[in-house]
Order: sequence, then structure tokens, then C-alpha cells
Amino acid sequence: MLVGDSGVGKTCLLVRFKDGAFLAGTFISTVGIDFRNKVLDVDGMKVKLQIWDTAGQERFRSVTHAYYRDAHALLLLYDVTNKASFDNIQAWLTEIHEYAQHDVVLMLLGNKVDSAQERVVKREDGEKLAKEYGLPFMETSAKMGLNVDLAFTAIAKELKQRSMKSTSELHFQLHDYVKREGRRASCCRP
Ligand SMILES: Nc1nc2c(ncn2[C@@H]2O[C@H](COP(=O)(O)OP(=O)(O)OP(=O)(O)O)[C@@H](O)[C@H]2O)c(=O)[nH]1
Repeated sequence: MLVGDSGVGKTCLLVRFKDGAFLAGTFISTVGIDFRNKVLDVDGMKVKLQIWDTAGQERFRSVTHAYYRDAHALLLLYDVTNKASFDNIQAWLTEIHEYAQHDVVLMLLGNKVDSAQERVVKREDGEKLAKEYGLPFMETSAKMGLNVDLAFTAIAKELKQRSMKSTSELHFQLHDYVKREGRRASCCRP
């Protein structure tokens, strides 16, 4: 499930992952909730991801709350060009702790890193916040496709392995994977 403030790029991230395209132009805010499926090949096994795209707008919050409980993984997004969306991450985490399963897979993503001129949230700030909460972290660009497949693949790998092994061992592996693979992507760093 994709969560985060309105306009951070949740729908665009999903469309980029699903169709390899970027929705340029007018911003059409999600109403309520929507979903798309994508089948991934993870180490020789087919993993079907059902990805729920939520509305970031406050007025739909009660709709989204109902879906947290059934989510196996959450991608929590902020927009690196929007400080408020970053400041709201703590409120999102409070909500997640209240409504989601205690062992939900959670990853923090700073989106829109292609907009280097407009950036107001430094990469280090995202890293620091993620570290504080023990979350894997990546910067992404739905526009350029940076780290999009990687984020979803990391989640799929984690979920696949969780279904087969113990949770504690895998939590470490997800961090490790994201750190290692995320370092390779450097195209949009200022
Ligand atoms: N430059 C840039 N713009 C982006 C990126 N991702 C999304 N956008 C733009 O940000 C705006 C919002 O994108 P959406 O994906 O609709 O945002 P959302 O988080 O789904 O918003 P809600 O549905 O209201 O919760 C659109 O105008 C997109 O074109 C990105 O990676 N880079």
C-alpha cells in the first residue's frame, strides 16, 4: 500500500512501476483508493503484488484507515521538494502504528529527486529520519524511473522470504539489500 501526503507522487510511482510511464501534466488527486496488480519474478519465483494506491487528502483518511490492517507492506512517501510532506512523516508513522499490523514491512521513500532545483529536503535528512525509526530508505523519481523497480522488488523479496523464513532474519536483509542496491543509483543526486 502506498501512503503519504497528497501530491507526493504515489500514483505516479505506481504507474511508473506498472506501465513504465510517467503521468505528466495535470495532477489528478486519487479519490478514496485504487489498486493495480503486477507479477514480478523474484529469484525464479513469481510473486503477485496487489498494490493499493491511497488518497493522500485528509478527507479520505477514514477510507484508508480501513485498508491498513490487511496490508503486508507499506511504502511511505514524501516529496523532496515539499518540506511539509517530510514533516508529516511522523504523523503518518503514528497512524501506521495505530492501524497497521505490527510486523508490516515498511519503507520510507523520498520522491521527485529529479527536481534538483526545487529540492528542500536533503538526502541526509531522509536518511536520518529513516535511521531514527529503523526504516529502509531510498530516494526515488517516478518521473525518471529512479529506484522505482528497486523499491517494489525489495518489498517483493522481503514478502517472499517472510512467507518462508523467520521475520527477524529478513528485516536485516531488507535493509541490507536497499542500502547496497540504492547506492548504485546516483543519476539524480544534486
Ligand atoms: N518532478 C516530478 N514530479 C512528480 C514525480 N512524481 C509525481 N510527480 C508529480 O506530482 C504530482 C502529484 O503526483 P501524484 O502521483 O498524483 O500524487 P499522489 O501522491 O498520488 O497524490 P494524491 O492522489 O492526492 O494522494 C503530479 O503533478 C505529478 O506529475 C516525480 O518523481 N518527479
